[in-house]
Amino acid sequence: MTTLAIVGGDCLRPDGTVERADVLIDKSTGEILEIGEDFSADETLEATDCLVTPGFVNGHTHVAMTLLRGYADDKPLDAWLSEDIWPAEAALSAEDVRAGTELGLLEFIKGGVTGFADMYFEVSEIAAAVEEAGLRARLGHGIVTVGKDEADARADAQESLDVAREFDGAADGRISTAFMPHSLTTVSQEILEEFVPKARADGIPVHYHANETTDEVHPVVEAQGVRPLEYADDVGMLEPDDFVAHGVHLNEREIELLAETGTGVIHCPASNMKLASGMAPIQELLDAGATVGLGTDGAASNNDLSMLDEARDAAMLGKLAANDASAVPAEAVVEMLTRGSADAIGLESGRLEVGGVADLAVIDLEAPHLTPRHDLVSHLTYAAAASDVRHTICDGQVLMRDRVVQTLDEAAVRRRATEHAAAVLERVA
Ligand SMILES: N[C@@H](CCSC[C@H]1O[C@@H](n2cnc3c(=O)[nH]cnc32)[C@H](O)[C@@H]1O)C(=O)O
Ligand SMILES: [Zn+2]
Repeated sequence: MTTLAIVGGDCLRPDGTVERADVLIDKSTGEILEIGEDFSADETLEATDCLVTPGFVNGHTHVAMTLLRGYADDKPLDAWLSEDIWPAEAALSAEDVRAGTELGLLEFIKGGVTGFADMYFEVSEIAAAVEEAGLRARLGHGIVTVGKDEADARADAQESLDVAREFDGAADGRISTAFMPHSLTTVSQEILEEFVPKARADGIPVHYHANETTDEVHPVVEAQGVRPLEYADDVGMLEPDDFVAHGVHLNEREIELLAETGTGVIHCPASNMKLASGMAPIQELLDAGATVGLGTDGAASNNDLSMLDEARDAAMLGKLAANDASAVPAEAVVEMLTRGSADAIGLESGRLEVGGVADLAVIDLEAPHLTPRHDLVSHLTYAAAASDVRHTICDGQVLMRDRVVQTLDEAAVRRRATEHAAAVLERVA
């Protein structure tokens, strides 16, 4: 057994309290062995004047979209996707996806993110990058059937199923998968009815965008005569392991359905604000007992992958949406940022506790904007930034030590991404 001790810091415990303690980790199993003091360990990470928290979990993203960061801004969802993003994505090669993914994973590690759920294509490249970077992820191939003939639509869905089967358990178990129809309006009913039961039979969860804009709700109501999530329930897409992104426009029955079925909801406040999609009823979802996590969505609709920015946005937007300053308080946000997302996407992390997986972020508190230290949960939600993260640990391995990423060559990853992004834009121009 090789051990790692994180020494000198304050620990954020699952009950929301903060206590002065060291953390002892078994590097071979990636497990937290003890939380206390005076451990002798093979290796130490210095955390004096730092907060040790569960690693942040990005519950919904398209990580390779870092290549399109700043490429198309200031448009609503449908025009943004059909006029800019989809044509650009059609020009992406497997190598481009790899370069964009590595850039995104670098940004994750530098911002204390240890786990994420990703919907994209060229998933074998994404899985290889995740394995190399040392992160934990639930990956899937996004299916779109609109504008495709039956054979192409079925091939896309089959690919999503095949990818989910192939990569489950990859990277020493750090990679899990899901079947990922893009949304209830971009994938046909026939495809959902044929393929969702196949995923279900293999125990594969389903992840999709749902109720993101009103333009996405109305066509379902018209075609099906029921609300989108009632339709999702009818086609078997609301099960405890399933999770939806957004859930902005929900009625009471849909909120109830999400809570009753245990389907996770990933709130993406920055994307919702940037695309002017609307304000998700997060306090109502929490009151109903739904499992709620946070996600950045892709870098083209955010435009960064900072989960600490997302936390602040969730608190701010949650209050505006509820017209109540006490709604979506800091404790609820920190929960969404860590175990809320982890539970929603089915990752075994999000808790700093003995026996838990050692997926951790260490935040440097020695900064003007984190002074004084009245309440560290408040600081995490409202004041801390990705650049305050000092160390990142996933599965017991140190992915970043003193802001130096250990698993990826930062300069090379940034250079490659810059080159690939420029080449893609030349091809679409
Ligand atoms: N197989 C599909 C790709 C689907 S991947 C998932 C898709 O979700 C898109 N996407 C990113 N952000 C959002 C969002 O907020 N709502 C809906 N779709 C999004 C993203 O650009 C990507 O095309 C194809 O070949 O076009
Ligand atoms: Zn998305």
